[in-house]
Amino acid sequence: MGDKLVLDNAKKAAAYKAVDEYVKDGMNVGIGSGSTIKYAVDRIKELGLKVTCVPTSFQSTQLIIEAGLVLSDLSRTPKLHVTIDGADECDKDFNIIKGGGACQLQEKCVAYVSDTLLIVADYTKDSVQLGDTWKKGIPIEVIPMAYVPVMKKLESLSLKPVLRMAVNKAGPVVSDNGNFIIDAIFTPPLQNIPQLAIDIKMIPGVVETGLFINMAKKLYFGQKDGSVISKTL
Ligand SMILES: O=C[C@H](O)[C@H](O)[C@H](O)COP(=O)(O)O
Repeated sequence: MGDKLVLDNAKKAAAYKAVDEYVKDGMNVGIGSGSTIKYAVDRIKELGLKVTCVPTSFQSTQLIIEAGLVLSDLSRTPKLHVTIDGADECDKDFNIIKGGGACQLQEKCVAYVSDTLLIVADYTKDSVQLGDTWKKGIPIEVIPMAYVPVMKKLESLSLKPVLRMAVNKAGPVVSDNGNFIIDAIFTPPLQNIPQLAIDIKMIPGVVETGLFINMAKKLYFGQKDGSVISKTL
């Protein structure tokens, strides 16, 4: 089997298991973003679960619509039973980096109002410390007018900020919210991650960081052989 197929099978296994364990008829469900969450939506559809879905991006809105599931939003459905979402990297203490697809702002808003946040990912996202496998840094959403001072401030926090550039479009990536994304590259280990998350968030112009601390209840990592290792703290 090719590497991509092995990874896709691992993602699918993780997503299916999370849905099977947690999602029940009548629930309000947050739908994360990325390549893994697609399988969670597939499973919800396959099981015919009667749930109300709140998306976390344009992409996840499309997934919900294409699957024929009930689409809502945080204005109409401000309290969720469970959110299922992907991750770029998770450490042994459940510190998580998200935002590889620039969706971390809406993802965090949706996760924050959920009773339970479940992370579904393939085995490459399961790390001892952040930065072991994810080399693209911490995604940080910033308002466009402030990106230069934010980058300078990030440098003073020993991070190496890079403005994320678009592919097939001249200029920077523009998020679903009209903002820029700075990827703050770091050399592991990161010191005091909860404090770092606060320090970054406090910089004027920063809208949200891709550091998800103390948020996930359970992590599901699909393995090469199609099994799933799940972790709770
Ligand atoms: O911005 C994107 C999200 O945080 C994704 O959930 C994250 O990048 C993981 O995506 P994938 O499931 O494609 O690895």
